[in-house]
Formats: sequence, structure tokens, C-alpha cells
Amino acid sequence: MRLGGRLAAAIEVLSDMEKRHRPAADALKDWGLSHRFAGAGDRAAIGNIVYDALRRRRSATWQLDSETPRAAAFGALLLEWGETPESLDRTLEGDRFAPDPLSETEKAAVASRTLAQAPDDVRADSPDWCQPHLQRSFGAGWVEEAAGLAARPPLDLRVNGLLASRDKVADELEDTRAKATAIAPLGLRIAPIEGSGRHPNVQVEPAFQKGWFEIQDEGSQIAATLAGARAGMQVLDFCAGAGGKTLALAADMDNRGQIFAYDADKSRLAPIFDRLKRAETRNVQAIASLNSLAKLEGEADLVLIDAPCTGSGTWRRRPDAKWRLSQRQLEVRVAEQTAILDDAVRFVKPGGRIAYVTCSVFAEENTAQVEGFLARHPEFRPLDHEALWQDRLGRGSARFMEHGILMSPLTTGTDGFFFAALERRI
Ligand SMILES: C[S@@+](CC[C@H](N)C(=O)[O-])C[C@H]1O[C@@H](n2cnc3c(N)ncnc32)[C@H](O)[C@@H]1O
Repeated sequence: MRLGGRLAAAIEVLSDMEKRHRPAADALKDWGLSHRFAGAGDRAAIGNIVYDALRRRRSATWQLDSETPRAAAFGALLLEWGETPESLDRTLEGDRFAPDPLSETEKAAVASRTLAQAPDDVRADSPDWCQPHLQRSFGAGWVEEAAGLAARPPLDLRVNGLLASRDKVADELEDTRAKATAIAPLGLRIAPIEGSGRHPNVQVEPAFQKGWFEIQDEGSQIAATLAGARAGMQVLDFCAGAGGKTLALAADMDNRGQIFAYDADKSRLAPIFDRLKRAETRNVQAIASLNSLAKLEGEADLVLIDAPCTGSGTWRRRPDAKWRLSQRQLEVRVAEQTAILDDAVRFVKPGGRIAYVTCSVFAEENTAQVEGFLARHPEFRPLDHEALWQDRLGRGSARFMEHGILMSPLTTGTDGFFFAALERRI
């Protein structure tokens, strides 16, 4: 397929999403099933246009002064693919699978505006209702921070220190040009894709099958490192999900001590068993029943709460979720987080700590959540977060606050993550 056919397919997928309110991955999969002639390269390119159009929906449609899927897809090519109205005219000419070229009206709209002069809400590429929340979290720099969440993400790997070194994995993955991450001590980064390219499928690499690395955003790796798990500790990973952070904690503990990996949803926990095996982790018990944790009450050195959240920090990877999210969902997540924090308190021993993590950038889920917790539980105090960062990581910087640390694409080059360490007084 040429660019014209790929562009037409992307418009079709975006229209399907809009009509049937479905996630991008589902709409792209269905398109692939009903167009089996399309090769892997075509699918990757179509996916890139769709995801770019979703990440940059406000600015892409603003460019063409139209809210349609067509405007979003053409706008994405203008903003992210280095195309111009003239280059698109040349490329689409004579391609019978291409959509109609840009009309005179559309070209006039593009010519009449430059993004630098666009209103804040357009440059922020985020829903209107989110803007007060972003302002509250980021202050004056909120537009740039929000725009950072609308860029293409890198692919980050965490080397499993139990089985390999970072250099060894980098050598094995030489073809991917993976480079050491700037902050996380065991991270490797494969740069964001360009144009119609795609990230390598690293999960087919022998090094992955041997458990030498996992796919994990650098922000998530940093949060796990900041949690401060050490050999011999009793650790409760209270929202373990598929175990991304559990695996990092086990490696930090050198397989010594005990991690109880619990999740309220058995199906979320299910993949952890294969992952633990592959990583040769030996100090983790996966637990699907809250009753089984009774013996840990008042015993845990560390309770990690990687809380369910809006995921607003991961908009680079899941841009369709950005437009589906609602104020009501934010409220539901905040209530869940409060309940989980209050429930998990009983496991922390005197002198032990809670590490509270979200992949959200909204203050309601982060600093405000911690402030509420400390008011309800005066037996806890926040640690000095900047000192903790220096001690555990020793490089880089983030947005340090009294009640936690905020990471973002702009400040740490990671997904948006929040971390807070709360110690139970003795
Ligand atoms: C952000 S995800 C965890 C991701 C995981 N820690 C990782 O690093 O891959 C949040 C998890 O919290 C779980 N969860 C939601 N409500 C819960 C509750 N009340 N108690 C325990 N886990 C809960 C969800 O099932 C979900 O798997």
C-alpha cells in the first residue's frame, strides 16, 4: 500500500472508533482482519497515523478547522510526519486508494494558522474538563506538560538484575540500538518510532525468553526503585496486577525475603505466574484471596500500592483513553484509591512504609490523596522525597513536593507517574 491507501484506512478506523465508541486497538484489529492483504508494514503505518491523530487530535483538527476523522488523520501527517499540503498533493495524486486530496478550503485553513499561535487548549491536546486538573498539577507549565503527554513514546526495557547486566542485554539487542536510560539504573530505551516505522518485537528475542528483561516504562522502574525493597524484607504488593513492579522488587531484594503479590482481580494477576518463572524469581507468592494475607497484618516492612488510576500519565501510549476518560471516572478512581489506602494500612509494621504509586498526573489522585491519607492516619509521615530520590537513584531530577514526586515526559522523559513514601511512626 502507498501512503494514500494507508491514510484512507486510518480515516476508516478513526470513523469506526467514533461511531462505535471502541478502543483503537479493537478497531485496528478488525480492520486488519477484514483486509488480510495488508502486510505488517501497512498495519504499522496505519496504526501510527491513527495513534498520532488521537494523541494530537485537538491540534490536528485545529490545523484543518474541522473536527472530522479525516481532518485528524491529515492533520497528524502535517504535524508528525513532516508532510506539507504540497507534498501530500504530490503523494496522493494518481493513487486510486487515497482519500480526496486536501480541498482549497482545507488548504486555506492550514495556511491561515500556525500551532505556536493556537489557544492553550489546542496546544495541550487534552479534553477541556482535564485542563483545571492539569493546571493544578503543573501550574504555569501545564500546556507544555500536557503537550509532552501527546508525543510518541519510547519503548523502555528493565533488565532483570537477577539474570543479566544492562551491558549484556544491550549487546544482545544491538540491532534495536537500545541505550541506557537516563535515570533508572537497569533501564534500556529504544527511541520513539519515526514516520511509518514500528518498534521491534523484543518479546521474540531469546534474551526475553530467558528472562533477562521485561518491557516496563522508565517511570514505573523508578517508582519500583524508590519503593526501597531490600533483601530480607517482608513486602506486600497490594495491587500487583500482572506483576510489573513485583518483578522489579524481587530483583532489588536479590530473591531474598518475601513478597506477597495480591490483586483483587484474579484475571489481572494471572499472567504473573509465567513472568515469575521466566525471571527466575523465587521469593514471590501470588495471592488472590485477601483472607490469605491475615498473617501479614502489622508485619510488612513495605506495602506497595500501585493504585488503580485514570492512567492520565500514559496518554502517550493509550491516547484513545484520553478522550474516553470522564470526570465521573476520575471520581470513582479517587474513591477506590482512598479505600485501598485505608485497607492496606493494617499490614504496615511500626517503622515500615507505604509506597503509593499512580500512573496519573492529576493532583486529586496524587498529592491530594496523600494529604487526605495523612489527615486520617496521623501515625504516618511522608519521607523527604528529594533525599529519597538522591539516595536511591543519585541522578536526574523530578518535580519534588512535600507529599510526593511527580514524573512526566517533560521533566523525567518518562510516562507520568506519582510516587509517595509514607512511614508508620514507631
Ligand atoms: C495500576 S494496576 C497495577 C499494575 C501492576 N502493579 C504492575 O506494575 O504491572 C492496579 C491494579 O489494582 C487492582 N485493584 C483494584 N482494586 C483493588 C483493590 N481493592 N485491592 C487490590 N487490588 C485492586 C486492579 O485489579 C489492577 O490490577
